[in-house]
Amino acid sequence: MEGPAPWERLSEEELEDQYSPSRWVIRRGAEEALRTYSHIGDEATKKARATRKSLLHVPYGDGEGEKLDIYFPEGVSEASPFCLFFHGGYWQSGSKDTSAFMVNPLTEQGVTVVVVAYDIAPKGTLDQMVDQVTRSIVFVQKQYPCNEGIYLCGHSAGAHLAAMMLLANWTKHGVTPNLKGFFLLSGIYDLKPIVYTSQNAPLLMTLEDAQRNSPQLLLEAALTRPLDPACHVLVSVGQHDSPEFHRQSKEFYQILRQGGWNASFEEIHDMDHFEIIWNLTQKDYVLTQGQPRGLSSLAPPLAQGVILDQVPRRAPCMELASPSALSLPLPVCVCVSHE
Ligand SMILES: N[C@@H](CC(=O)c1ccccc1NC=O)C(=O)O
Repeated sequence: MEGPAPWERLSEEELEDQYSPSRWVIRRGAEEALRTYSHIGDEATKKARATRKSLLHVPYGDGEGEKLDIYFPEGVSEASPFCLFFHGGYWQSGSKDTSAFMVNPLTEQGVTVVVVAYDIAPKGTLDQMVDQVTRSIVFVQKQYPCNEGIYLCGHSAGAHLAAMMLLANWTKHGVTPNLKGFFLLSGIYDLKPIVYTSQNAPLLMTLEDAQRNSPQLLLEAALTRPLDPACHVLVSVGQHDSPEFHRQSKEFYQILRQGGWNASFEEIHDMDHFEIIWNLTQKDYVLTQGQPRGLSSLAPPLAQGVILDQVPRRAPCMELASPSALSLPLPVCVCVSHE
C-alpha cells in the first residue's frame, strides 16, 4: 500500500499557496505579474494581427466558443509545420484574443501558428474543454492534411489540455493528426490537488472528474504505448515555479519515459510561471530560438525545416482554391502520394 501523495501532506493554506503561481514570482508583486501577463499577451496579439496574414475566429465546431485563429508565415502557401497553442488561466480565465504570444517569432521561422479558444469555466467543464481541444486538432488536420507536423504547445492549464492529447482516441474522429511534438510549459498533470483549492470554485470538479482528466494518472494506468516513437514531448517548468509545479512536471516526465515516450525535461533558468510564456514573444528566447533546446529541438522536421530554413516536403502537395463549406479562403492541400 502506497503512502499519501506529497500534496496530501500539505495543509490547506500550503496547498493554496503551491497552486497559486502568482505568489511565486520574484521580480514583481502577484497582481502586477498577472497584469503584465495580460498586457504582454494583448500587445503580442495586436501585433500578430496587424503584421501577419491570418484567419481569425475560424469555427472548428458548432459551439459559440469553438473558434481558432490561424497565423501564417510569410510566403508559405502550402505545407508548413503547425504549432497549436492552448492558453492557461486555470481553465477559468484567458482567451485566444490575448494569447498570440509566440506568433511573430514562429511565423518568421516558417511555422503556422494556431491559437485555440475553448469554453472556460463556469461555461465549460474539464471534459468539454478536453473534447474541444481534441476537435480543434482534428479540424486543423482535416483542413491542412499536408501539414509538416502538428506541434501542441500549452501553458499551465493549457499544458494540461495539450497533455491530455497524449491519450486521445482519434479513431472516432476519422483522422489521426500528424502529431510530431508536445511543448508543455509549467503544466498541471494531476488535477486531484486542485479539487482542494479555491481554483476549483468555478470548475466544480469532483475527485472523479479530476481523475478522469489527469494525464498523469491516466498514463500511469495505460497499457498503450506511443503510436509514433518519434513524437517528442518536452516537459518544461520555470525555475521560479512553485515546488508543487516542479514536482508535477518531473513526475509527469518520469511517467512518460516509463511509458516509452520520447520525452525530455527542462527547467527554464530564472523564469517564473508567467515569464516562461511571455518570453515566447522574443525571438532570442531559449524556447523560441533554434538549437539546442528551443521549439526546433522538439523534432527533426522543425529543426531542419524551421531553423535551418530548409522546409522538408513530406509529400507532393497540390493547392485547391476553394476548400470548404465554411467558405473561408483556407489554403488546403491534397497529398497526392505518400512516402
Ligand atoms: N489565480 C492564478 C492565475 C493563474 O494561475 C494563471 C493566470 C494566467 C495564466 C495561467 C495561470 N495559471 C495556470 O493556468 C494565480 O494566482 O496565479
